[in-house]
Amino acid sequence: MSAASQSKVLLVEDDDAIATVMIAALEDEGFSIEHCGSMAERDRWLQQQSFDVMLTDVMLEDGDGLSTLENVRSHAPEMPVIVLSAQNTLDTAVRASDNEVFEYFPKPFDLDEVVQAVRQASGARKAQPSETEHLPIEDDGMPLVGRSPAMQSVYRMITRVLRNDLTVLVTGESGTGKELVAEAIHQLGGRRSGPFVAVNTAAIPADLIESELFGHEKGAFTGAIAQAIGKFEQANGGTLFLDEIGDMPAEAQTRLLRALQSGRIRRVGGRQEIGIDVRIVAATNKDLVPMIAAGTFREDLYYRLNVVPIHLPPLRERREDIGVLSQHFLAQAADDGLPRRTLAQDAMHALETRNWRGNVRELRNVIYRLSLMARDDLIDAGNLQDILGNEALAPGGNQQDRDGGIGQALNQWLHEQSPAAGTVYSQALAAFEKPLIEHALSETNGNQLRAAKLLGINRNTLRKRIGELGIEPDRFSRTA
Ligand SMILES: Nc1ncnc2c1ncn2[C@@H]1O[C@H](COP(=O)(O)OP(=O)(O)OP(=O)(O)O)[C@@H](O)[C@H]1O
Repeated sequence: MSAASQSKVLLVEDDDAIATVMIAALEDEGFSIEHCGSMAERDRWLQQQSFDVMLTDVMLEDGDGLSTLENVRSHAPEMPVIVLSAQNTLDTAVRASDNEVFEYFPKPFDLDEVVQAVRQASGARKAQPSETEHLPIEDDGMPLVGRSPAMQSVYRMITRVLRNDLTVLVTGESGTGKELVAEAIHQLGGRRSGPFVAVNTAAIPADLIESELFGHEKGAFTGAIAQAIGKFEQANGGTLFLDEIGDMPAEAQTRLLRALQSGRIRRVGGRQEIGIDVRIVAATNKDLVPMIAAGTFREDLYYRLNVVPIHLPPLRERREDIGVLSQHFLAQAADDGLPRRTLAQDAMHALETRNWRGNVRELRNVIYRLSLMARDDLIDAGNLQDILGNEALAPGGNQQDRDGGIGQALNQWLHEQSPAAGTVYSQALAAFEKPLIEHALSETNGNQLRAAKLLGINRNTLRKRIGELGIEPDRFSRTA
């Protein structure tokens, strides 16, 4: 008899195909399942019986299942709730987090992961609501747009840090939305009534950076004609967003590390230590790991900052978001007083296949330019070319760029091998496979199930290769 055999699960799902698959998978694990498709039936079940776990879809036959979780709580305050949702927006992820659900899975989900969550939930007591705080969700839309799987992972990570003050490191190319993520964490989290202070460490001259961050006393250096409060003190009670952290000079890195370790700062030229209460969100478009190896970024600072990593992939790797982002920016441009435009299908197709080196920022600029300059309200591919030039319709070449990069690295590696070795083929595969698996583990915080999913391989295969290649998966579980 399996450990799960005593556990009863209520499945609230109006899609019969999904329900059938879920029931089969959970019954295989020894759970006993009751299934219904509406909130009314759900509430009836909960009145009659107690369940160990409830799995629920959001959009049900008779309405929005998330908005009525109060009813569920009144019947079964301790029962963990797992949400499955096809509404893959930041709003749904945040509402799920607001309702303190045990786990939230955007559809399509990995059945194994859901079953694993049910197993964990059935063994876990529901966490006591820390503060009975209810985060207000603004109705006029979330700041971040996009429903690609990559953005859903971002939303899930955001919701995980809303109820704590863990330090977050946001990585991604320029223009991918790192600052917007920092703002979302601030606005949706418990510090929203405090200040949000952003500082771009790359834009400040090296000799002024400490004074900018920590402030200075009058006369601390030439030009310090009055006392000044630094960004840390300005952000007290709120969030400090440290942008372009990879460009911070060495001396400032050391001072920043000290401040983060002690929770105290000292103004330049000052004697007194001042306690600070800030949540740090740092961001960089640089790969900090090689910088650590090169000695240009402090390793201890990296681990201080990289408590919760959130990675924003470039727009060319989530092209499915381009449509919804374009619509979002067309509406935003109209709100900003520009004419309201529509994109014809051929224009949209051209945008979807374009090489967006400047990422979402570039897309936003292009949409604003189109809104301003188009002659007609409907913009087609021809108008697009007239306004943006030939480059507008040049499809993205990044896959090729990347392939070229891998090819070059491989060539260099092959030249370095001894021709007599006779094992070049297996060595080359291992040389390629190890960093690939390590990358997947690092992206998923050491979660082998997710890493296998990311790589598109079976998790047993992954586990086997981890052993064979001598990878230490624990090295990648950095989230506190
Ligand atoms: N997912 C998104 N939904 C809506 N707007 C977005 C999204 N991502 C980025 N943007 C918009 O794109 C622009 C660039 O975003 P942001 O400044 O956050 O990027 P960044 O990664 O911090 O860039 P940099 O590294 O250059 O500082 C902003 O106007 C932002 O509002």
